[in-house]
Amino acid sequence: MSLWVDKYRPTTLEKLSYHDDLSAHLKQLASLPDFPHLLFYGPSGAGKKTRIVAVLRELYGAGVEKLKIDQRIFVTPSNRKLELNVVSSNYHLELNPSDVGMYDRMVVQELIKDVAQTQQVDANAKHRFKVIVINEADALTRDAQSALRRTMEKYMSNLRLILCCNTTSKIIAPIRSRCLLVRVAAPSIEDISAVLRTVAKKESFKLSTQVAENIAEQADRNLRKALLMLEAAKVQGNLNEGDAVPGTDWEIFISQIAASIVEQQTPHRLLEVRGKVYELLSHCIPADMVLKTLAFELLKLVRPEMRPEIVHWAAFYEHRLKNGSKQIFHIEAFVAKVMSVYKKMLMSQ
Ligand SMILES: Nc1ncnc2c1ncn2[C@@H]1O[C@H](COP(=O)(O)OP(=O)(O)OP(=O)(O)O)[C@@H](O)[C@H]1O
Repeated sequence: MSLWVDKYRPTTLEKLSYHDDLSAHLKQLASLPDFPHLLFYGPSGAGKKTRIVAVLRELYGAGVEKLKIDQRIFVTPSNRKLELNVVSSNYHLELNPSDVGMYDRMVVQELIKDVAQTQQVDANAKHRFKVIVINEADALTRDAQSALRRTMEKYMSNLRLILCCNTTSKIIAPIRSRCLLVRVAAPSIEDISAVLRTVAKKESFKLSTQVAENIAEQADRNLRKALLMLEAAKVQGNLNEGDAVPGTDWEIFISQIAASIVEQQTPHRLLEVRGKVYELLSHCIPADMVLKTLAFELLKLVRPEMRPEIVHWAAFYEHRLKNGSKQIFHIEAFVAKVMSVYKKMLMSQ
């Protein structure tokens, strides 16, 4: 089961709703032989990532959707080993600088050099160049940005960059001036309402314009948030006219997770919970927020005598979370702990 934000994410430029002029412009760009470097910017949930994927699809066809994840190892000058998961297709590669932190310059340089020096594997590829997508480009250090800038010229014949960020203010001027800037503004209330109503139709339930617009407003014109809110509200069964739309999206998901933990403590349920937590994390809800909210939601459900223990374990795993790399493990460990504590309490009654 995937969340609606994934299930209904448009994959081609034609299928994108709203900002039609921009979609047409991108389509035209993709057909040019001299496709430029692009810098996408705009607020969270405006649909930047979705548009970038649609552009890749326009450039190379459905093959870009065949993703693989490789583990790459980099050795820092101080001999520290860095492990990094790199998502790529035959045609492009994706990079999240936040995965590598202070070593971003080295990683950026090595990855780009690698990509630039390998030939396109697919001899029938529509373009000779490969694309490197850099998410959260504004999180790159200036050092990494300078390295990036140098490669932009050096490898232009077989490499294009697509950068994605919220604002361009943290991107150094020489990069900005070498990219075509693509602004993806937040969709309007009407745009979001239309997307929500289309999703409702596909899921075969009625959604009035009024309720759809309410959700769009409460989501601050963030489409991801709006879709998550819609799905949560649907699960809770309160999408009727006049119902107050629940305040937040993921908080409701987490309260459902908490309820399912208290309902059943089995390995199977743990696996289900893990899947849900993973989905939250992959939608950029910070792990510590997930853990904290989950702990609060659990506190509401359990008996008073169990509360101190939950707080203790939440703090324990929050600490682990800060020091560890695989966030999901620590949240899962917390859930497993709560399940065992809960079960023990039930049995001792
Ligand atoms: N043009 C569109 N038409 C319909 N749905 C869309 C469109 N663009 C985005 N969406 C939906 O909105 C969700 C959020 O979009 P996306 O992840 O592209 O936003 P973003 O701007 O990259 O956000 P962030 O900066 O927070 O990563 C997607 O999962 C998708 O379901």
